[in-house]
Parts: sequence; structure tokens; C-alpha cells
Amino acid sequence: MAEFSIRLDDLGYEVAGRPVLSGITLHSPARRIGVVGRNGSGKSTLARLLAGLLKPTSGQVRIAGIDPIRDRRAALETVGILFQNPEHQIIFPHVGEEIAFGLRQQGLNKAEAARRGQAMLQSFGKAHWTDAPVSALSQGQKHLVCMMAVLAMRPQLMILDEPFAGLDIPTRRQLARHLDRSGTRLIHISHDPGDLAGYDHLFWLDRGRIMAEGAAAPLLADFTAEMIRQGDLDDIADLAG
Ligand SMILES: Nc1ncnc2c1ncn2[C@@H]1O[C@H](COP(=O)(O)OP(=O)(O)OP(=O)(O)O)[C@@H](O)[C@H]1O
Repeated sequence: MAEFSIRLDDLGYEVAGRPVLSGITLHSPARRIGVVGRNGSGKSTLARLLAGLLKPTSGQVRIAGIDPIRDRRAALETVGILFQNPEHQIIFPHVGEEIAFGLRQQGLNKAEAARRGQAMLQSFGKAHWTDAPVSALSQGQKHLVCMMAVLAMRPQLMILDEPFAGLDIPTRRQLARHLDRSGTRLIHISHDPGDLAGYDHLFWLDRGRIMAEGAAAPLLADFTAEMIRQGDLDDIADLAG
């Protein structure tokens, strides 16, 4: 089997003629890739392009050879995405049906989707959540539901768009441990260097461009120093700029 690869070639995304991302070239066979960048650097846009939820205005995305925009069916089998806000992901009132939904999209019949969903809940010790209303869950528990729903689809690659923001330290650690245990490849996009320590290969996104790439420790040290420098300098009013 050919090696799994992620290739972004001269990827660009514009809104009303204004570049949000430009000249993004990223090739990496690493299992755990991190993308770090400050607010507004284009992280969520990049996550959506990777998952095939946005169409690039230039360049191309290939995940294991698949163009996630043109080949939606293959993309559903290959790439999963976890958003920052579980409310943007969850559409069903009960946990079991939420987890079964993606599996139905992948073509499983109702009984098979329910069975696989139940097995996923069981593997997380949450079999009793099947009929639980999502509205009764805490924010961390909703994140876990989203994670289980995506993992149940057995993606080869999971895109994480700051899914741990706003969660307390124990919850973040537990969710990160579940992800590690799943063994899935990750592209984790975050403004928080703490999320990405120990990742195999890092990219630093700045104002829609890749400013640096390399090993986690030196890149995160440089990023943190630069963020502190910028924090000492700029005014909050500059953030939109
Ligand atoms: N559909 C859109 N319409 C207008 N502007 C957009 C659109 N999508 C992205 N942008 C702009 O592009 C820039 C990057 O947005 P994006 O959400 O990708 O950044 P981000 O790094 O995820 O930010 P944050 O960390 O604050 O969530 C921002 O200035 C944003 O306002």
C-alpha cells in the first residue's frame, strides 16, 4: 500500500478578492501534524479546506491522493473533522442517533450503523449514553460525543480545529488521551502551543501564509516568544487588521 500523504500545493483561498490563505504548500507524511497560529491567521479556513468543506480559489489539496472537494464519498471515508464548538457539529437530539448519522452517510444500513455506534460508545465506557439527550451533557461531554461520532467513521485522518478551546485541563487531557488511543493520523490546528507539544511536524501559520515549519520544540519556542512580543506591542484594535 502506498504511504499515506498530505499534499497542499500552492493553496489559496480568497473572500471577495481578499486573500485569507496564500501560497500554502505543505507536504508531510508525519502521523501527527500541528498547525499553530494566532487569531485570524486562517486556521479554521485551512481546516475546512482540508476537510473539503470549502473549495480552494487556487492550488490543490490531496489527502492520500484524494481531492476532498471533488470526491466527497472517498473524503467521507478518509477525513474527519472536529470543530471548536460542538454545537456546530451536533444535529440530533440524542447521542446514539448523532453517532449513527455519519455511519449512515457512509452507506451503512440502520441496524449496522446503530451497532457500530453502540460499540464506539461502549469502547469509551459510555454505552448508557445511547438514548441520552445531548442537551443534558456538559460541554466536555458534547466534545466527546463529537469525537466518538467522527472516530466511529474510522477516518484515516482527523482534522482538529481547536476542539479543546474552552475546556478545563483534565477534560483536555482526557480527550487528547482518547485521540492518541484511537491511533488515527492528526492535523491539529491551534493557537495554543500547549496543544501541540510533542507533535511530529509543525507548521506556523501567520496572516494566511506558512511562516515556518519544523520540529515542535524549537518552533513552539519561537512562536511563543513572538506571541509575547506581539502581545507587548499591539493594541487589541489591530486584531482585525
Ligand atoms: N467567509 C468569510 N468572509 C469574510 N472573511 C472571512 C471569511 N472566512 C474567513 N475570513 C477572514 O479570514 C481571516 C482568517 O479567518 P479564520 O477563521 O480562518 O482564522 P482563524 O485563524 O481560525 O481565527 P480564530 O483563531 O480567531 O478562530 C479572518 O480575518 C476572517 O475574518
